[in-house]
Amino acid sequence: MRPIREPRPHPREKLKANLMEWFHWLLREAEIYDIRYPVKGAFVWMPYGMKIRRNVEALIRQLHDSTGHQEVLFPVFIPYEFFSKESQHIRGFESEVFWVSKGGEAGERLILRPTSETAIMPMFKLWIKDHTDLPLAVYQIVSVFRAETKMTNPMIRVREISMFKEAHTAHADREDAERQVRMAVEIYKKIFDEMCIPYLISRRTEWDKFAGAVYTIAFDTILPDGRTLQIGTVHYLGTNFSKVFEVTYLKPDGAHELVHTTSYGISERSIAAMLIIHGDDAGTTIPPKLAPIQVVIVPIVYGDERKAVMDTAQSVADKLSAIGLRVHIDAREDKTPGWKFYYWELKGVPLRIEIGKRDLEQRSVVVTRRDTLEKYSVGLDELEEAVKRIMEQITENLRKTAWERLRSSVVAAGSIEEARRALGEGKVVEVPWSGDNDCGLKISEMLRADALGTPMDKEPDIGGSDMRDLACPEKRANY
Ligand SMILES: Nc1ncnc2c1ncn2[C@@H]1O[C@H](COS(=O)(=O)NC(=O)[C@@H](N)CS)[C@@H](O)[C@H]1O
Repeated sequence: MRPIREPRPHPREKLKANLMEWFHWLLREAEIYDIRYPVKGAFVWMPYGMKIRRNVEALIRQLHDSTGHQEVLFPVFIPYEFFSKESQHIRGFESEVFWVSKGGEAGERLILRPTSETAIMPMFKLWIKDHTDLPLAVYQIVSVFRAETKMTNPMIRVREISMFKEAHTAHADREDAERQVRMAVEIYKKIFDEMCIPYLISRRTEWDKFAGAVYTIAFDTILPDGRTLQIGTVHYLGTNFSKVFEVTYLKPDGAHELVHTTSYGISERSIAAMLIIHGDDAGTTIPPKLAPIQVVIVPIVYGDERKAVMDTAQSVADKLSAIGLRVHIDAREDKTPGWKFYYWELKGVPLRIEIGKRDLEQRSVVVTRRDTLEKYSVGLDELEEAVKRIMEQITENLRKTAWERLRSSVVAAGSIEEARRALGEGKVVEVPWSGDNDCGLKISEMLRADALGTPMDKEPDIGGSDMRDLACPEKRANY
C-alpha cells in the first residue's frame, strides 16, 4: 500500500529547546495530568491520563499475574520500630519519610510507606513456615510517599508516587532469589518494549544501590535532552531484611534457614518517559497497545451530505471496534476538521481516519499515521486488515526510532579526555573500569558525572583495565 503522502514527521524543536517546559505543556494541553494541585510533589490524574495509566497497569498486572506473582494490598502505615530495623534501609530513607503526627496508639510512631519491605517482612514471617511455602512472590500497585529532598517534577519525581508497582519475593536460597531477579529483568524488558521505551540495563555501583540491597539492577532510558532517567529497578536483598525480621523456613532436614528476598519497582515515571520519548512539537504518539483511543474518525462534512458521511463513519467505527480496536468518532459540529486534527495529534492518538463526500463516491477513506504523518487511501472493504497492519508499523517505528536515538546517545571513551569531550556533547559515556570503588568514585568526580554502573549485557571486566590516563589506587575487584 503506497502512501499518498510521504513521511514528514512533526519537528521536535520546542521539545529539544526546553524539555520540561514542553512536557508540562503536553500534560496540560492534552488533558493528561493537572500540576496545579496545592501540595508540593502531588498531582492530579485527569480522565484521559487515567485511561493511559489503566492500560499501563493492565500490562503490568498481566505480566506479573502470568509469572507466579499474587496481587496483595498492604496498609500504608508502617510502625517506625519496623521501618528502622534494617540499618542501611533506614539510613537511606530516614530523611524522606512522611510521619503520621496523630492517630497512632499511645507512643507508637507511624510513617507512611516510602516502599514496603518493612511492612511486608513481618507478614512474610507469619506466612512462611517451611520450604513448601517458597518461592513466594507478591506485588501491589499503590501510593508510596517520599519527601524527596531533590526538586520535584510532575510525574517524574513526585512525593506521592501513586502508581508504584512494588513486587516482593522470598526464596529458599540465593540461587533461587537470583533466578527471580533474572525473571524480573525479563518482565521489565517486556513492559518497556510494549511502551516502546529503549533502555540501558546496569548493575548499580556499590555507592548508588538501593538502601538495604546486596545489589541493584537498574533500567535507565535517555531523554531527548541527554539526561538519563531511572525507570525501573530490581534488587537482590539477600538476607539483609530476613535477618532483622527473623524470617526463616524449616528445611527438609529440620534446620531453620533465613529466606533470601528480592524487590522490584516501577512507577508513573515510566509513563512520563513514554510520553516524552515519542513526543514532538505537536504533542506525542502513544504506542497503540497503550493508547486510550487507537483510531479517531473525523467526518469531513459540508452542507447537506452530513447523514451519508455520518452513517459511513459509524459503519467504519463498528467494523474496527468489532476487531477489538478502541475507536472514537469526533462528531462535534462546532469544531473544524483542522481543529480536530490538531486536538487528536496533541493527545497522541496513533491513527486518524478522515471520511468525506469524495471518499463515499470512491468507497475509500484517508488514513493518517500520527508518528510519520504518512497518509494512505484505503478501500472500505480492505479497512480492517490495513488498519491492523499500519498499527503494527507504528509500534515498530516508535520502538526502532527510540532505540536508534538511545544507541546514538551512548559512546565509548578510552581516556578522561575523550570522556570529557563526549559528555560535553551530551552523550552517555562508557569507560573501562576495573570495578574498584575508589577508582569508580574518582572517575565520577573527575568527569563530574554520575555513574550508572556496569552494563548488564556485558560481563564486568573485574580487575580489568581502567582508563589509560587515570592513576588509580591499587586495583581490587569488589563484586
Ligand atoms: N520520587 C519518585 N517519583 C516517581 N518515581 C519514582 C520516584 N522514586 C523512585 N521512583 C521510581 O520507582 C522505582 C523503584 O523505586 S526504588 O526506590 O528504586 N526501589 C524500591 O523502592 C524497591 N523497594 C523496589 S519496589 C525507581 O526505579 C523509579 O523509577
